[in-house]
Amino acid sequence: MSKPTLLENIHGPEDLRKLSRPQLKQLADELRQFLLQSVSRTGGHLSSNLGTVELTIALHAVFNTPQDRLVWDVGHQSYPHKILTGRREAMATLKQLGGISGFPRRSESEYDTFGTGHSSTSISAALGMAHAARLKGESRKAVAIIGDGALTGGMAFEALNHGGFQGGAGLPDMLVILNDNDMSISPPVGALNRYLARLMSGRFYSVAREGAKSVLKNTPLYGLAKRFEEHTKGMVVPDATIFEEFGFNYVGPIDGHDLDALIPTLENLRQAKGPQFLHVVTRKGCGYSPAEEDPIKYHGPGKFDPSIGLVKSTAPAAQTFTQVFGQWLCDMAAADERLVGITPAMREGSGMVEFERRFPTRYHDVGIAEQHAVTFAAGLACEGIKPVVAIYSTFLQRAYDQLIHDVALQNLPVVFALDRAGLVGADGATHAGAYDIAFLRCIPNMSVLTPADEAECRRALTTAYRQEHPVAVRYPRGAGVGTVPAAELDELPWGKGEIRREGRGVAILAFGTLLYPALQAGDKLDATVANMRFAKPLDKALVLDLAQRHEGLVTIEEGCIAGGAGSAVMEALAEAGVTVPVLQMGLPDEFIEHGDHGKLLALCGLDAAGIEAAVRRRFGAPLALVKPAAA
Ligand SMILES: Cc1ncc(C[n+]2csc(CCOP(=O)(O)OP(=O)(O)O)c2C)c(N)n1
Ligand SMILES: CC(=O)[C@@H](O)[C@H](O)COP(=O)(O)O
Ligand SMILES: [Mg+2]
Repeated sequence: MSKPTLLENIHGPEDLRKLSRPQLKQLADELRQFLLQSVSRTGGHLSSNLGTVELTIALHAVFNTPQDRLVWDVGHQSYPHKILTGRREAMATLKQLGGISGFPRRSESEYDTFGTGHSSTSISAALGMAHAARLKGESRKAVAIIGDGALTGGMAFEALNHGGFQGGAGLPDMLVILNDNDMSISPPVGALNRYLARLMSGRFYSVAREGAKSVLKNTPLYGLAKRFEEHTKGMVVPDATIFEEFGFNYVGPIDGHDLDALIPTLENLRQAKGPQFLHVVTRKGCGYSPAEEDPIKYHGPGKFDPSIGLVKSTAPAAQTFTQVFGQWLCDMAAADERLVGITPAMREGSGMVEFERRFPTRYHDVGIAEQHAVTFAAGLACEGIKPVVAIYSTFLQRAYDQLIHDVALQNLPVVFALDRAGLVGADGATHAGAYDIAFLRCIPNMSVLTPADEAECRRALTTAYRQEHPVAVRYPRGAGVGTVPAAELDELPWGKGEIRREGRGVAILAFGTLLYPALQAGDKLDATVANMRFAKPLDKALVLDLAQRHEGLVTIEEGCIAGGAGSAVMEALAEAGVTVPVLQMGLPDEFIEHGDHGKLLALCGLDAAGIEAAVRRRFGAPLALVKPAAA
């Protein structure tokens, strides 16, 4: 029988606090192994979690969690925290339907003090908790753990600006931990990253050079620090760090894989009053060499065999919408030198690797800065440049005022390539692109295209690009039905939908990729099916024609029902004074959890069988005969 591991006996942080320092080190090894095996079986965020093993152990060893509050920024690195706080076995269900979330969730555990998923919120939330503790006379600490990528988000600096300032409320007892692994999903960009490297050279490198044991000797950051040491020779390095200028007591950088450094430092900081800032240096993918060598590939892998690592499948993979976009972007950039591509830190996810390689002078990764990305695009557009902002639907939520105030109000021709529109599967509610049709179509000057498949997506992007006003093209995660985009850069007729199936009784008006299950349902129901293509401008003539010729209409979209494309159809009918029964299908007024995308769609009744059943429920069967065509 194999010896029980230390990890098996950790049911909560109180068990961990009983362990000696050598045992904690053993626990770190076991935890890392468990993590690797577990994520390789479920898929999930791997490299970030391998990097936070020791930091998580040290935090739970020193702080009195859950009374002391830990807030994990983004939360994609919180798996060690989940494992140590009673969810070791539940890791087998990670990101699956009915299983635990890939992000901290208040409803999942009392140790998950704040729900995250979107970046750069942790300092604000921990600051709120720290001030609440003061107001309630409770003595506990609030700790924000934020990555170097997440720190590029403007919100993080808004919170630092507030946190270090002694207003009437006084200074908060809080700790910000910068988990600096010199990586975002892709290599980090910008002056902040350069500054952190300079901090390394000024404050850490000389120590690391002497302390030959440091794991940092093997990290890219060490190399960077060495380079910067040369650059900064003879320069005056300011005594105070930017974090001290913000009013925080800065400590570090320290080795985030060294429990002998982490634990005493955290113990000191736990006693300290006022805003504290600890700079910890870690290595993304630490302990699993394929992930250390290629942390991008292992940022969020699917299932794999850890003894082999991720291997390219030999089967031809279906082309994803993201790839269709990436190809289109390169083709359009080759055809029009005014095109500039912008990504807020999602180069790989948005399909822009090849574009950066081919058009480096027209490529901008602006960091995790969606608001800036949009206003930056507006500035470019003012000068006759043609910006294309590639952005996940869910992350565009961050930049709503920029969309309205900076782009739409000035009617600037910015193209929004909205990836991950609709449900995204394993990432769940935080990342679902559920609201974009509703929040975009109410903005004057803005148009919204909803291509049904890959070939149409390319044409929709070209159509959007050729307009003189802002246009969003929304498309989902992954592949569609497999239509092959043409090589040409041709357009769709502006504002026009098309009838894909003539039937009787009911007309289904599909917006986006749900056209295909709608067509299947249409066959069963002998219903008319239209591919609407545009949520705005809506093809009102088509809507009215279908309304006149059918007993009822069904609208369908992979987006929220409230305010979505179906609501646009209702508005058009009301405007024309046409009364016809309408069934609006889409995402219900609730947050849809993580799980397999197909299963989630079926649960929402948005697969072919669900559509057919809903139509029969609403309109009865057999359906009424078609009305005579309008004269
Ligand atoms: C608002 C927002 N934009 C983009 C993302 C996508 N995203 C998730 S993790 C990540 C990189 C974060 O880098 P860092 O904070 O350094 O953590 P690391 O992955 O290095 O552990 C990005 C861009 C997000 N979650 N939220
Ligand atoms: C944590 C985060 O926001 C990203 O890593 C996200 O999970 C990526 O999602 P995709 O896999 O859809 O690119
Ligand atoms: Mg990082």
